[in-house]
Amino acid sequence: MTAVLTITDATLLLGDGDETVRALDEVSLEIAAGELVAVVGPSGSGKSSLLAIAGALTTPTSGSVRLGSTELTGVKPRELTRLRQQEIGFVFQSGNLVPALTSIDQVRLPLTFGKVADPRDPLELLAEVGMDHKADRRPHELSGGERQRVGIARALVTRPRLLLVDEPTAALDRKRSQEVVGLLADESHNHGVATIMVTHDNDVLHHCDRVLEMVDGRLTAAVIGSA
Ligand SMILES: Nc1ncnc2c1ncn2[C@@H]1O[C@H](COP(=O)(O)OP(=O)(O)OP(=O)(O)O)[C@@H](O)[C@H]1O
Repeated sequence: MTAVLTITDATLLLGDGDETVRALDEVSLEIAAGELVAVVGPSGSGKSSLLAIAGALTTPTSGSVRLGSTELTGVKPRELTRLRQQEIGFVFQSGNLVPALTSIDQVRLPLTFGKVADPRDPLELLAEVGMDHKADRRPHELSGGERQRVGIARALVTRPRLLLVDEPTAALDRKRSQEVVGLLADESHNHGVATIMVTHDNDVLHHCDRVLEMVDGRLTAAVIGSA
């Protein structure tokens, strides 16, 4: 079976001259459909850089990043934009919702950027994340956990193959954190989405199929609970 995401020997140098930082150092990673993989590690270890190359936001200095069988470094800008909009979903720390839009319109938003082959129904998706009863609310009327749920629905509406999640529980209490990461696990498993979640929250790692640790730009397997 082809992995959804295959990163091979990716090195990312940032800055210039004497100030060059090796944000990623020969990182290799394969993620299959339906897998939720957590990436933990200290601040500055390269976790955001990993999400950036996985999401085609940055090209590694060397090495390869493949989405399915497509090598991202060889893709033209227009196709790259389509891949980012339709085949990759992003979920950010605080939901990153548009202040003026209702929950249902947040979820519809990615469908307005271009033709999507097989979108999910926005209202059904809101129901699946437990937010259909607040479809007409704006972000300031929602709790942190509710905003995250809407943000997750928005990221999934195009049926992405790959979901990239950055610190989804940073603003949430313990109970809401469990619910949100449990939801990410269900969505990954039930809809065959390959998900990478960066987190500092050890309490949510039991929801994940694998836990990897990033240290000084290098990625290694971590033992759940000891990360
Ligand atoms: N634009 C840049 N120019 C130079 N160095 C950078 C740049 N962006 C990040 N870095 C450096 O690259 C390294 C990796 O940063 P990155 O943001 O990927 O780490 P992180 O693990 O996500 O950190 P955090 O947990 O604090 O978000 C750090 O040493 C950082 O200072």
